[in-house]
Amino acid sequence: MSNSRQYSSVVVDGIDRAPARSMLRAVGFEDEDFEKPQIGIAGSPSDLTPCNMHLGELSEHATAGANEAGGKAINFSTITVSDGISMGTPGMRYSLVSREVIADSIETTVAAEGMDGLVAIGGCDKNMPGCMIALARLNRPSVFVYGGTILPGFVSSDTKEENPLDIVSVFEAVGKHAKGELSDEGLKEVEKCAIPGPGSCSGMYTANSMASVIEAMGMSLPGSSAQLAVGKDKRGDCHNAGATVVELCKKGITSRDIMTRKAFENAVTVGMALGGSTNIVLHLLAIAHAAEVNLTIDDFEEIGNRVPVLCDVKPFGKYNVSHLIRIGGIRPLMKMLLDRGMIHGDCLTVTGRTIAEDLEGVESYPAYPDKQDIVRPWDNPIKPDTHLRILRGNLAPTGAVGKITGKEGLYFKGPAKVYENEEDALKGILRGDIVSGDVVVIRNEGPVGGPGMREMLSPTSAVAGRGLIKEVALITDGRFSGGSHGFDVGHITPEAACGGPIGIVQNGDLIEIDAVKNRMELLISKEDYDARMAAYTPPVAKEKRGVLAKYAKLVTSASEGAVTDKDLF
Ligand SMILES: CC(C)(O)[C@@H](O)C(=O)O
Ligand SMILES: [Mg+2]
Repeated sequence: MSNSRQYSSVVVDGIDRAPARSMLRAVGFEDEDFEKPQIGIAGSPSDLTPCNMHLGELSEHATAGANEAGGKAINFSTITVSDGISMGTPGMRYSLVSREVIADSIETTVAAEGMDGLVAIGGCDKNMPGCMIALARLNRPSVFVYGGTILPGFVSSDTKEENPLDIVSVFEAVGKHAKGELSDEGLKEVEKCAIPGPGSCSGMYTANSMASVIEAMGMSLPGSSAQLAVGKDKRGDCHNAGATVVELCKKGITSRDIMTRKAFENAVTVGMALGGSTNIVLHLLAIAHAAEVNLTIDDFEEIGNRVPVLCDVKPFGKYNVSHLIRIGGIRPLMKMLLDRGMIHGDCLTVTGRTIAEDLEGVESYPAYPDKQDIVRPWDNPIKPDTHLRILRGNLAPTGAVGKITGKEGLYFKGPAKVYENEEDALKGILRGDIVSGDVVVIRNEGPVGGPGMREMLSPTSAVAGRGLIKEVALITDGRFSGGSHGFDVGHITPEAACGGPIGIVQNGDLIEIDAVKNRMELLISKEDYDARMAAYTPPVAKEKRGVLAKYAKLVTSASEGAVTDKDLF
């Protein structure tokens, strides 16, 4: 019989713990509450972004669920920042840093106060991996809840439902405006209509991708990833999550019982089949590190060889996650993958059952409605193998991550146009400096160099908005938003700030990217390459104090998930 109060008993049991009980009585504990497992409800409610503006209410539902099931819920908050707002500014350097702050703050609160179990609720895209890193480190009974996806927006002059807007529409509208295809008024209308209310960005961008891989990993309740932010399904999900953690405490099932190597393989598989964000590579590596599971970029390559892209979702495809929800979410897709032997059915989930048991009763494809064309049948994929390419070569000796769906081809060769940072690149693209055939190189944007590995959504959207998406490649030691699409390669390692060869590229050098052979090469002679590498001095650290400096000092390579606690002692 497990001790459902393994941690809180140390804090509240016994004569000498009277001071702790006294403090807790002041926040609402009654006598009987000291006999119950304490369930932390980690939310990140915030007025600063639609992704998190409703999370306070969701915490209340999780609280009620935990209390009604016999636990004692304790609410607390962590932070969030918004990529959609910071994107393209110096503030975006804090985005990936916030993943660590969220993980550290949840770990700190739960461990300090001796909570027995945990519901973690996340909205904006770093919330998801931040929460999951904390759950993995803490290894206590826990459930993750996704805050849910936003509804699409529509401009008032366009009543056709096929043209739903979201944050990426606004980024791309900036590019169209620069090209002269959209007036000031047109841009303003898109700006005003794109984001209609609460919820995370609506395409298969990073938030929805991460929510899906977490469900596939078994760490959220079935269906949690494909729900709208508003409505009874999400409220029910929160309530059930609270109750589920109490059950997990009673059963003694902890996060690492669920977050096994096989569970990570399931997560990678589902993320790829959905056409998910490049950030799933970075975040899953980091979560696996926290769970002490051995997962490397080579695993992504190996799994990706057999996993097709099956979902026609934004940014590269037609549909939003709100459309996917209408046809049943990701569960029929998971059932199809299970029936094909692509995911492990014997992995435990937070329900206390296996994935296969959780999917019982879900019909495999074509369980989705007949007329839908969001999820493709197995034998008619969008791409027969993954769009998340792990590339290596003399430009990325320790790996890079490409997002190459095939829509813009699988091979690119062209002259480099080099920019020392994102702002310069954006200005160059908007000015019209980039022409068909160019490889845009944006460097000094890695985890150490940025610091913070910004997402290049403004440059990739400017390329798209200028109509160059099929004609230009963009490579960087930074990363991409889930909203980026095109012939894009990020996470180039080693990064320029750590002496990586992206630092020696010069304007006009020919670059070759082969997304079939998974190679990326700087086509200069071996002598030139060696001489330039010998002469290359990485730029000095930009930050000397504060969180960015601490981050730059500790962070590992993107190929290792950009974690801050590897091999410290
Ligand atoms: C702003 C976005 C689209 O949410 C982006 O940050 C992402 O990574 O998906
Ligand atoms: Mg993002």
